[in-house]
Amino acid sequence: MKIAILPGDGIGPEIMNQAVKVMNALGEKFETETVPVGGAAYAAQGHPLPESTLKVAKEADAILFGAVGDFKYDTLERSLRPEQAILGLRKHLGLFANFRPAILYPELAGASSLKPEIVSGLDIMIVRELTGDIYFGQPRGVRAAPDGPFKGEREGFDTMRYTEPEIRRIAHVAFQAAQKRGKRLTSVDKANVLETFQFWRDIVTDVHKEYQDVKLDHMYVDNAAMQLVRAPKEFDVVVTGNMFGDILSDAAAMLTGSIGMLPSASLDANNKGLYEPSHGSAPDIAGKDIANPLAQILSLAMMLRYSLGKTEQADRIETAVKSVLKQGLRTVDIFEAGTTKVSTTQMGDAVVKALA
Ligand SMILES: NC(=O)c1ccc[n+]([C@@H]2O[C@H](COP(=O)([O-])OP(=O)(O)OC[C@H]3O[C@@H](n4cnc5c(N)ncnc54)[C@H](O)[C@@H]3O)[C@@H](O)[C@H]2O)c1
Ligand SMILES: CC(C)[C@H](C(=O)O)[C@@H](O)C(=O)O
Ligand SMILES: [Mg+2]
Repeated sequence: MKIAILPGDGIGPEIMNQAVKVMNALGEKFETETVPVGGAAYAAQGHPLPESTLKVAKEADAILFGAVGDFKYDTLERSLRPEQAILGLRKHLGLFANFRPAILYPELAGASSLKPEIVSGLDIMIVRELTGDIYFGQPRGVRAAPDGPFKGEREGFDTMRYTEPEIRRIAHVAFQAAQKRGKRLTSVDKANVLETFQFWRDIVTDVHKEYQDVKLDHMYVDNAAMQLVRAPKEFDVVVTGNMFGDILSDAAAMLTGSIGMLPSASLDANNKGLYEPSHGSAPDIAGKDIANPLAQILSLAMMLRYSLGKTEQADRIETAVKSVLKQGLRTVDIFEAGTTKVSTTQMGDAVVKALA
């Protein structure tokens, strides 16, 4: 079994070091290959997703990804920007189903920006479609406006689109996830305004016929954003498109205390996957050894569970994470009075020590 390790930029390498340390402490030999991606790959090889990196990712059984991006690359032409690496990997590998679980560990109730009674016991799963939508729709670009009151002026444009098979397959994934959990699925769309998302709603409703044991409801994305902070525990599984899922999962992350707590799994049709924290490269705190490595470490656990079938090892890691939180160890993003502030490295070491 081979694991591709892609640390990336910013805090990526710092948090990846902690996850690799945890993996090496499991007492099992994993074959790994570490390759550059994002800004680091652009700096070294002139492209954010070099052919050699893509090849290693394609040939691996699973990919552990850190984060990409740095504001210093924001002026590069789009195809060379670090973010194209993660978008390219998702597209090239067909990783259409993105699972972002937002779980509040009881010890972190006070770190959430919401009142403890609103978030305690929170356990929701956001299923985000990852290879379609306005992220990938063509045409896109900047041109002279072809019509309207500003005809001839420069305009930027993108295309939102979803084909029926794309909606069907993510709906199946989401219904099946709901069947394994609380049997409730909320499909989030903007059917009141957008054709793409009326179509989305119609297809999800049709797929529901095959999952009558799951209670389906539909919610507009603006209301969903509000409900997520009003009464997040009302949700069980949420399924939505690429862009809405991007935004809602960052909001859900904060309910758990910090975006540094939110792992993710991006799977293809055969459960081959890429595992990464839901957050970015956090250039504002990079190089300081203060980033929270738990989302990366929990992404490793998801990889062992979903792609490598190593449930027991995944359990060991998740239990160790709970244990360090119980011990009161906190990186700065989840720190509160009465707990012990630790660095990225110290948090990684503590998880290793807590492995049973
Ligand atoms: N999948 C990815 O690789 C990915 C995801 C999101 C953003 N990005 C990129 O990352 C760069 C920075 O973007 P951004 O600032 O909007 O989002 P970000 O997620 O990197 O950071 C947002 C805020 O959260 C904090 N934060 C993030 N992860 C943290 C952690 N593990 N521990 C403690 N604090 C943490 C950051 O310090 C920052 O204040 C951009 O180039 C963006 O495109 C990459
Ligand atoms: C970096 C960016 C392309 C990415 C996205 O928008 O999907 C990120 O925000 C994420 O959530 O993984
Ligand atoms: Mg995002």
